[in-house]
Amino acid sequence: MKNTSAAAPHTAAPPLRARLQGVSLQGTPILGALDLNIAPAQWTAIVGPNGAGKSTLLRAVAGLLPLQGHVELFGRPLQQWDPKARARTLAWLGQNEHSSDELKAYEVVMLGRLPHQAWLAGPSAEDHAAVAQAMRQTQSWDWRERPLGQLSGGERQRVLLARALAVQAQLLLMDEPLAHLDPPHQADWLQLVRALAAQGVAVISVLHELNMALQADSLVVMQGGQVRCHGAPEQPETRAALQDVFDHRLHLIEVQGQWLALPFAGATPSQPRPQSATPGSNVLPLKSTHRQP
Ligand SMILES: Nc1ncnc2c1ncn2[C@@H]1O[C@H](COP(=O)(O)OP(=O)(O)OP(=O)(O)O)[C@@H](O)[C@H]1O
Repeated sequence: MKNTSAAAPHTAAPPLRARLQGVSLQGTPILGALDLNIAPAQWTAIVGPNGAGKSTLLRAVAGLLPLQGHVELFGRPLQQWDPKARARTLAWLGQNEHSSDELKAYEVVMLGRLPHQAWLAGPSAEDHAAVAQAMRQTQSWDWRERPLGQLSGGERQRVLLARALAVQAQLLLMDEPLAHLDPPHQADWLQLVRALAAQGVAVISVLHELNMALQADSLVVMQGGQVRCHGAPEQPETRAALQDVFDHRLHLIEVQGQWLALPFAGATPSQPRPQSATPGSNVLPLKSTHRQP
């Protein structure tokens, strides 16, 4: 897949660097102080229990929330970016987006091209080509003439994903992108994200599907508005943090080099937990005969 973004920043600076002192919503502190550095050409998954602050973190670094601290996009402070250049560089897929219901799917995806268009100029041939490519990548081309509001949850999500892809940005932020997607389309999403990373795009996604998240290049493990750990799934300390934030109610199993998370009903938060969150606790060795996909 070709990424022809005219907005591709020519800089060696990291796609995203955040130094937050905190984020409050309606006067309630939600995120504490945290640092986040996102490497280029990587897929980062943000995981953690409900209410950990994952969506708030994603919205804060996207510039969608007031924050105390500093966020840099490709080495330049977020607030110093020209809004259109920023919109070409950072693409966003939010959680449960419910706007544009009356627009046709094609028109919704074309919204992703607005940052590329001159004022009142209308879409160019390149914009139409980018929309067609994004809709084919998400297999949403067939319902391009249908209003967004008449699509099923999964169909709608694929149109919204196409809109984010059509931006052809170098940084792609997605909040629960797998919501409503069936397993084959989850697999397609995984393939797409890997292809984007291989092309140099930095992808950050909030995910509840731990088995998918464990396939990311790195995990940001959150709890209570803090980043508990940021590391590769292969690192024992990352998996130990995962166990810890989920109250040790996971089995982490390695199958042919891939880590899987299985919830188990054995312990509850009120029961004694394993002695420590040391690497290896609740980690089951398993020799599997499963074939890799
Ligand atoms: N507008 C708001 N005003 C006050 N508190 C809020 C607001 N939005 C979110 N919160 C609170 O902030 C905390 C973090 O919310 P956030 O949506 O970031 O969590 P999350 O980790 O994404 O959760 P989930 O996994 O359930 O989607 C939650 O306790 C939530 O109730």
